[in-house]
Amino acid sequence: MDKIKSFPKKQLPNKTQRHKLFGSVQPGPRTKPSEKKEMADLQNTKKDFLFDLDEVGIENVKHPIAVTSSLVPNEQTTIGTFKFSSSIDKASKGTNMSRFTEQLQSYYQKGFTVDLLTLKTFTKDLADRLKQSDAEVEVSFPWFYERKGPQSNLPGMNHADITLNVKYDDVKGYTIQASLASLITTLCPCSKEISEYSAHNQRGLVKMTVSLADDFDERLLDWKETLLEAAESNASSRLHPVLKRPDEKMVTEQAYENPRFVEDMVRLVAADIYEMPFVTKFSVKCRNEESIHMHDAIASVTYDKLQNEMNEG
Ligand SMILES: Nc1nc2c(ncn2[C@@H]2O[C@H](COP(=O)(O)OP(=O)(O)OP(=O)(O)O)[C@@H](O)[C@H]2O)c(=O)[nH]1
Repeated sequence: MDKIKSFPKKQLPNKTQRHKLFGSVQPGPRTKPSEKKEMADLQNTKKDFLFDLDEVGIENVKHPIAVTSSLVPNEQTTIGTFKFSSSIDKASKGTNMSRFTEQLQSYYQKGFTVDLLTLKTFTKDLADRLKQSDAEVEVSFPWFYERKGPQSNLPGMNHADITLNVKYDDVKGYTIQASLASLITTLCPCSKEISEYSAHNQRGLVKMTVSLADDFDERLLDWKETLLEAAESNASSRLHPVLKRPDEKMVTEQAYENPRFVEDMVRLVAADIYEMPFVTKFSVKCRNEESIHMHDAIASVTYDKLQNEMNEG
């Protein structure tokens, strides 16, 4: 403590002098207006700018968000990474980018809970604010849920990665896509079959992306818990933050009793999602971080229920 008190020992130039030393200069003459109403508004120039743009906006916007959940904790604050955009036609030079974050701040001040209904309102409001006929909002965040050891019942926190994508269009209405990526254990069926004892296993990442039906109401069913269950209940075993020895024995034996190839994983999860009435289209991907290779094993499936029914019927 005394040593710290004896600092600083060197007499440094003051901060203004230091900035000058490192190249800061006095402001030059100011010739352009500083009042907003007198400033040039290049973004709003109207001319033929050759091409309509599919999307223009901002991405990688980090912001605190509130999320509700059917699993404990039922309410949480997490960090959302947003992308906001809209299309613009060739008659407009640019969009008004400040309006994206302006709207985010105004929702935040009113208590922004990231659920599907609020995101739908947000996206339509954004289109109106931008004076465009469409808008798109995408937000990704880690969603936390409590998980207990299967035998000890000791709790801890797991998480899955979520992405929600909402598109609004004056003519087409809303399109909503939800993704959940979760880690699971898979034990190799081939290894189990051919070996005298043991079987190699791996940590797999299952990513499910679903298009939600127009009338889906997440107040009646938490899609996050439902998709998480689709991934975990079809895996060799689940991941847990706290495992005592009796828990470890259980998950080890459970994995041995439920061997899965990467192909098995995506097909079994696809079957569960196929049976979810609120999903119209989906994709399932699985990537297994192999423990006997330096590379990963992958598989994926995409399915459009309406399209397939039309082709089959
Ligand atoms: N359109 C466009 N804007 C950019 C680009 N790069 C930066 N900007 C942003 O333009 C912002 C100005 O935002 P605007 O929303 O057009 O500002 P404004 O016209 O004063 O806002 P309004 O009063 O809502 O019309 C700056 O803060 C920059 O972030 C770009 O490549 N294209």
